Amino acid sequence: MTAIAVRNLAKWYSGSIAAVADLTLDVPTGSIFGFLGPNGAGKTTTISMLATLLRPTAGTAEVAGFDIRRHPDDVRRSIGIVFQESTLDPDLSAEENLRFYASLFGIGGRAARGTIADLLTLMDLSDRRKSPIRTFSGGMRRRLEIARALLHAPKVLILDEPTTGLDPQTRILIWDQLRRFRAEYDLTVFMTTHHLEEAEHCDRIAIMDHGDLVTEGTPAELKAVVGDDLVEMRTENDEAAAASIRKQFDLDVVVGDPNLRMRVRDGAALVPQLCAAIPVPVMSVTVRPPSLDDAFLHYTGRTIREEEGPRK
Ligand SMILES: Nc1ncnc2c1ncn2[C@@H]1O[C@H](COP(=O)(O)OP(=O)(O)OP(=O)(O)O)[C@@H](O)[C@H]1O
Repeated sequence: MTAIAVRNLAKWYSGSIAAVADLTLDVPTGSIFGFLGPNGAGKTTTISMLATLLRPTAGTAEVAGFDIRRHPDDVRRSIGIVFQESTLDPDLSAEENLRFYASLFGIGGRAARGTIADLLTLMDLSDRRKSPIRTFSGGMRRRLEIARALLHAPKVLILDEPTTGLDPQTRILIWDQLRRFRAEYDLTVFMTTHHLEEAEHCDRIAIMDHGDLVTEGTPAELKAVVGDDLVEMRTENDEAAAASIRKQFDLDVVVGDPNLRMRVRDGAALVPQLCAAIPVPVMSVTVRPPSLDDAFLHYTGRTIREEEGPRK
């Protein structure tokens, strides 16, 4: 089953810049799907089109089985969305914010009270339900926004950078709850994130750059493309060690600060040979399998934290 099916989706701003060029993508039902890309890649534009807030220039998408062009109202009823900027009313309490939003969806009375109480408990906010939002921390606001997005039992939850600026404890809580919703309600979660360690927890990841999809797969599949382990060494004379490794092992060695670095197929097996072969004492060695950071760099030529470069 496919929760989001994107077909040749494009958005041109001011006639000349393709914020989204020709995007085709399938998001399986019940998955937690990470949508990654450097700044300006086109993620927010894509999300806005999927949420029917922005009209595509070309192509279309189906969300929860509804076409975003032909059935925008059905799409809106099927999705919950949390943007980067908070849209809670700071003067209302947590409960009042949720009640107001529930009324927009026509949920009132006992049903609303029950759902609101359940969501506040799930998001660990019950004891603050009467407090005005302006007294909430960033993490509490985000949790409340997620609770609000789930009020009408959507099939697809769209999150734009849900954990940016949050402490690790809150991030863990949010992730635990997302997994729980996914398991209990078969919810599909489509999220952008700049945290690659977080993207590791996604079932599948798509990386976008310059408006185009550059790759899609499980975290393990994406890392496997990078393939090689990273070996880092410190020796008493890195230049001499590097020269020796290049000569004896025909490896591409970078003499960096503070370490010697090289990519090799099976780092753990090679390290003893390297240590035995080089003519200078070795002070430390680490072997690291490829990370999502490496995969991101491989596909986009940039680290995820770098600012947007000039557009091609
Ligand atoms: N309203 C707009 N008018 C003109 N250009 C826009 C508009 N909104 C976005 N863009 C441009 O479209 C491109 C994609 O922007 P978008 O916000 O979708 O990227 P993003 O991947 O979400 O970036 P970030 O990670 O920084 O949020 C960028 O070059 C951006 O400058």
